[in-house]
Amino acid sequence: MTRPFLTIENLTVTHGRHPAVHHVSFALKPGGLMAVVGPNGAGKSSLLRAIAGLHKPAEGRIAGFTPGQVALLPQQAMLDRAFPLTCRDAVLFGLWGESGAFRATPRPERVEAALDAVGLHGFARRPVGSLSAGQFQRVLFARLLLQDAPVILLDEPFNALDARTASDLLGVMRRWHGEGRTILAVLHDLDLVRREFPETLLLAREAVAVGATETVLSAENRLRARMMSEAWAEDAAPCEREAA
Ligand SMILES: Nc1ncnc2c1ncn2[C@@H]1O[C@H](COP(=O)(O)OP(=O)(O)OP(=O)(O)O)[C@@H](O)[C@H]1O
Repeated sequence: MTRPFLTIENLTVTHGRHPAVHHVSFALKPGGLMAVVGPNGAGKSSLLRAIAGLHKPAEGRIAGFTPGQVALLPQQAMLDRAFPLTCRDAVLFGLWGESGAFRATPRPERVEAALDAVGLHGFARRPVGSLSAGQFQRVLFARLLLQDAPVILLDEPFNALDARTASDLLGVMRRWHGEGRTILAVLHDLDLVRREFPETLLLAREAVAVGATETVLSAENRLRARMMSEAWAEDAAPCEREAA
């Protein structure tokens, strides 16, 4: 039997006292391609940030890779583009976590090659603040290319993009999958999920269902996810299962 690369066991992630992700378990085999779907506020970004090591879980276990083997594409809405960075700096920033300020800077050709690969030839010196949302998303994909991680986490990678940009970046994701990387991506477009993702996790703080996409996205499961999300009260006890 293949050992799962990414293993999430009984994971609970909290913000203050509120569990955003509640006792979630699933595994994704090496080279797996899984979508994470669910209503707004279902805990999808919190899950990805915990797997990326940016948010310490309150409970549970995340295993199967070392911190340097995971790369995260954050939601654009969470990023401050007013910061005075060139595209080159923004791409290089992806390597910061590996060894901080004193790591050897990769040769400029590597950064330019990553920008070329996402259709941004000649953009290295452009300030990120001058880019359109679609161009900035391409920069974030170039950053992931440079990180070259075996586990890739994508938070709404194709949101608010025109058809051409979405299709180009989907092509990049397919290449990563073809190279055997393990990919976990948060998405709202269920047609895209059905077309591109063999496996899906349906999240509503708890895992409503996980497994083969067609089964997970049944009308019954989607209704359960909506009801769980609507039933959530901000003043609920920190852990419903333990309180029960
Ligand atoms: N930094 C934070 N501080 C306090 N609460 C937070 C924080 N980030 C998220 N939350 C709360 O945690 C819950 C899950 O948020 P999260 O962003 O993970 O959901 P999501 O499924 O990614 O939502 P969306 O689809 O809207 O992006 C929400 O109730 C949200 O208000």
